[in-house]
Amino acid sequence: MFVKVCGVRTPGDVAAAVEAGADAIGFVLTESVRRLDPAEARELAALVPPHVLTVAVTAGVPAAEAGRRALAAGVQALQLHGDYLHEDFAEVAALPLRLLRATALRPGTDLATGAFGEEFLLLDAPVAGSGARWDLSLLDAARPRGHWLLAGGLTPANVADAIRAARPWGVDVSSGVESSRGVKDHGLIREFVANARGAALA
Ligand SMILES: O=C(O)c1ccccc1N[C@@H]1O[C@H](COP(=O)(O)O)[C@@H](O)[C@H]1O
Repeated sequence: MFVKVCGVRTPGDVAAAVEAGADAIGFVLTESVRRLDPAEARELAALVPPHVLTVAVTAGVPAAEAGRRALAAGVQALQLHGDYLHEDFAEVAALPLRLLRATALRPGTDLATGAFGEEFLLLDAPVAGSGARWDLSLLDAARPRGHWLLAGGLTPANVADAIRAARPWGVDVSSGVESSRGVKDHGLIREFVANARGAALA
């Protein structure tokens, strides 16, 4: 089970996520209470060991600009939230960045990982980073394939059930490991990663 901890903002957050065993750490470079500028993200990304994927997260930003922010932050991957066309992904495909396509599950959403040239698909709530849950039974009719991550309202308390219900390849969390909006709780990060891994082994 691949586990991504998103919205990390301090060196202590980075250390907590790495020590908890997260596989990926996300830096939000877009409008959000968790927003960092690329230079701030770069300083934090430099603290992350190479085996942990560093991800720049943007929403509703033109793909080329999102790519510029990610490169300025010195991260390994770019997570794009928004209504992008295949051409938009083609614009960033040549950059030295691994790509995550983030989308809510709507009628007509292409659920094949890689359909836009991305390496990972992320299925999220309609408002990303809001802590809102969404109806996982929607996945009964249309199941994603490949390397896909589940996000949206996950917490240490519900992640195991969510994994059993949706059977994702990975999970991603932000609000659910915070003590208040935008402030990470290191104990909750540890609990989340442990519970996600425990569910995967069950
Ligand atoms: O975390 C944010 O602030 C954010 C802002 C804009 C786009 C994506 C964002 N984060 C992503 O949202 C989900 C986590 O949501 P939740 O808070 O756990 O419900 C995850 O994909 C983050 O990468």
